[in-house]
Amino acid sequence: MRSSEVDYVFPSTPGKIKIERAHKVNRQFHRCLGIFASTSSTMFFWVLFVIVLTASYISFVNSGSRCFSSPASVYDGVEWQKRVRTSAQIHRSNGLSVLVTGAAGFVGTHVSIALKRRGDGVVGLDNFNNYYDPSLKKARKALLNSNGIFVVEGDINDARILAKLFDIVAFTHVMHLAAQAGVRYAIQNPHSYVHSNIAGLVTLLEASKSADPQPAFVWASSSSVYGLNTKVPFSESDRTDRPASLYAATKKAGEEITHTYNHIYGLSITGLRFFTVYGPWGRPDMAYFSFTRNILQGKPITVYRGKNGVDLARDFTYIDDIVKGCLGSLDTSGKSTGSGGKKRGSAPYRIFNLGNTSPVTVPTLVSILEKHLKAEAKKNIVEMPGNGDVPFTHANVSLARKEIGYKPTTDLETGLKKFVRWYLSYYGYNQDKPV
Ligand SMILES: O=C(O)[C@H]1O[C@H](OP(=O)(O)OP(=O)(O)OC[C@H]2O[C@@H](n3ccc(=O)[nH]c3=O)[C@H](O)[C@@H]2O)[C@H](O)[C@@H](O)[C@H]1O
Repeated sequence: MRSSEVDYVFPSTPGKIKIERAHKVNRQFHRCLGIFASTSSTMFFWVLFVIVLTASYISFVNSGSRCFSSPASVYDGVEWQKRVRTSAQIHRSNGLSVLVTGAAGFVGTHVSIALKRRGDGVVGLDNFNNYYDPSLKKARKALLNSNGIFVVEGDINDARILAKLFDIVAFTHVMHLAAQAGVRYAIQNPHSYVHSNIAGLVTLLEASKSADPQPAFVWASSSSVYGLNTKVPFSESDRTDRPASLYAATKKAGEEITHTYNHIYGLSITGLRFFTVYGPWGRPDMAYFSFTRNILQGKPITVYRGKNGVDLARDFTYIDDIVKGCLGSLDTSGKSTGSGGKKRGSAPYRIFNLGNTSPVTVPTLVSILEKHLKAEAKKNIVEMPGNGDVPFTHANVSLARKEIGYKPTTDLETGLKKFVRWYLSYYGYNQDKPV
């Protein structure tokens, strides 16, 4: 992989790659040193030595500062700390103070605003990577700012920024929504899943377990962990050891990793298995979003079909229902029991399905969109490629209903109508913004 490709793939990669590059510069320098030592005068050599050493140092320093999304000095500024503290302030009795990772993402934006509106303190963290159009993330950030939420631009792999945030604010909860999403993209860029969903998760758990007081930790797992499971509807106690994609495997790994932090350090953990979440301010890489764009532009859409001509189906879940599930989880999470890296007693470890409980086929999704958009789709129906997709999902949410009062209320028809209204108001009929 060329270094420019590395930069593209990992917008705020840990320093190893860049530091190696600096070492390479130093190695080349030493090679030159040998040649010059044998052929030049001592004076010329030392002048050259100082010039090259300075250049090498500047190159190293620059490469080091690019390792993180922002230089540390930004985080240390008095003004910056004030913004973090103000954003984290609680404005209701028994309110929460929540660090929301992936705050400029789809679910992160909605959850952050819902928390803020009921008087909780919220600080967002997002690396604004370019998996999909960053201008949509910037627009969400503007929306968050107008709701009094400060979003720190930083990566969950950056232990320094996490330590700084926990230093400034005694967060009661972490709502961890930052992730490399998308089931099929894992074929193209497998390492981005390991980077965000495993390495990033561990870095955030390390910061959380070291924080005093320890926050309760609620995070986004995925319906994809059910993989090749054929028993329906999917219940939390069903098999999850046959993932169909690397995305699913990293989410399943996350469930195991969080369990160890619960077991060793007493972190209160709640994992939420989201079922194909959709709605306003959604993700452009998802089918309902890209289908809308293509239908409006008169471009064809590809509709996958399962074996023997069976339609694929998803338990599409509207964002407002997911937000209620997230808030219900935060409110009932129970306390972490550790401090200073030591556990003082057992803490809750929970996993819940957050789905809609009524799967809809992909062709039905398309017809609902056609109706709301008043336009016909040019459908290109192809057999589902073997790229990590599963034929159907269907959630049993009895456990979430019992434990956190979760009760989905929005059907796909109603939810897509709201999505289309937002889409047209955001992009316009002429779609003059990038998607
Ligand atoms: O529940 C989850 O845990 C996941 O939900 C979502 O994954 P999926 O359920 O796969 O959603 P999405 O891509 O919208 O495809 C929907 C349907 O359209 C079909 N599909 C898709 C694209 C296409 O071009 N054609 C097509 O038929 C496709 O075959 C599928 O049947 C999130 O993206 C993921 O991040 C994760 O959160």
